[in-house]
Amino acid sequence: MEERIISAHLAPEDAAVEYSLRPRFLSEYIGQERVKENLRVFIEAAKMRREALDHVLLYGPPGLGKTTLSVIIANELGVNLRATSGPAIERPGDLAAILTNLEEGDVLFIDEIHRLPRAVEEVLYPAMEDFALDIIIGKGPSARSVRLDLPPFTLIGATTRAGLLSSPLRDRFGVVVRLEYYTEDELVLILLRAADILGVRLREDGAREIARRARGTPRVANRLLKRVRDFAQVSGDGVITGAVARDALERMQVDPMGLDAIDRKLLLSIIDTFGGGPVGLETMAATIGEEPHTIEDVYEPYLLQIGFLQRTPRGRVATPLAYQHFRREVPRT
Ligand SMILES: Nc1ncnc2c1ncn2[C@@H]1O[C@H](COP(=O)(O)OP(=O)(O)OP(=O)(O)O)[C@@H](O)[C@H]1O
Ligand SMILES: [Mg+2]
Repeated sequence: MEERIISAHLAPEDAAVEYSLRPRFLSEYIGQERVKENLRVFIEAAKMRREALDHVLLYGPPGLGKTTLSVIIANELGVNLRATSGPAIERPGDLAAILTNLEEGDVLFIDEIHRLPRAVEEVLYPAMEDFALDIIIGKGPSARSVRLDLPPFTLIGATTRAGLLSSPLRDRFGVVVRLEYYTEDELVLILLRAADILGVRLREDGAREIARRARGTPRVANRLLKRVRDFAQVSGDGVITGAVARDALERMQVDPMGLDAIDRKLLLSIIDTFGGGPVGLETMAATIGEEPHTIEDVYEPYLLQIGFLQRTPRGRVATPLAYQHFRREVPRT
């Protein structure tokens, strides 16, 4: 997959900066107001009862703040956070080792929880439900199962693909949180905060220009900010105004809706080559030289969200909004 400036996926070189920009407490976490309000109540109640918080499932597109929120929950609870991921836990024994090392009330964060192997998932069920671990001792007819008590803990699972979660697993989460794309105003606040931390001189109109093209995603906003800062430093006095931001974003070929060259190619091929669709996923993938699942996971969600693309049973369709964006005449039928 080509590296995209507007990609919502985390690039390795951005990891350190992302860490420094990550809000630590709910009060620093911008947007997602309903989510925050609910979590505040649940956290407060768990602390009052001196119990572990119910298990929490966080889902939503990449870069919206799932990992950030898990760190915040642990901080607000005042407990340790142990972080791992679905693909990293290969065998049931790996999970057992992690679980038996938890302290009472701790948060266990499992990223990409939809990628847990099935055998591991089955160990997780009694652990989540009864705080117990069932271990098989011995082999054959003399084998017996021994139940080991675990300290009460909170599992936080994160996934971009809630649909891929098995229902027994999903049902064991007491709190299910869906993160939404951020509004332009929220992204402006996120950018101004990031600029403050990074020591970037960002004016409000500059922030708005970047926010508009950040695809509703804080990770994209922060990445654009860093690139725009480079332009501002090299060809200006380092201050990011609206004009500076607009110029830099145009040079990076990020258009006013946050679409990049690949988005444009994808939409324009539907419009110009396939008469607006419907086009099958496979055909679309072949046309722009990408894997079908990459289109589904990476390119489509935002185009669906802004209403430029529609999924129909017969394939993908470009909407009138997309036609207008590219100044093409909308077909009559
Ligand atoms: N509500 C927010 N307020 C301020 N900054 C935020 C917020 N949400 C996310 N960010 C910023 O965006 C970055 C990406 O967020 P995070 O890593 O939590 O996303 P994610 O949903 O876990 O993504 P992925 O699905 O790729 O794991 C964070 O480092 C942080 O700087
Ligand atoms: Mg994450």
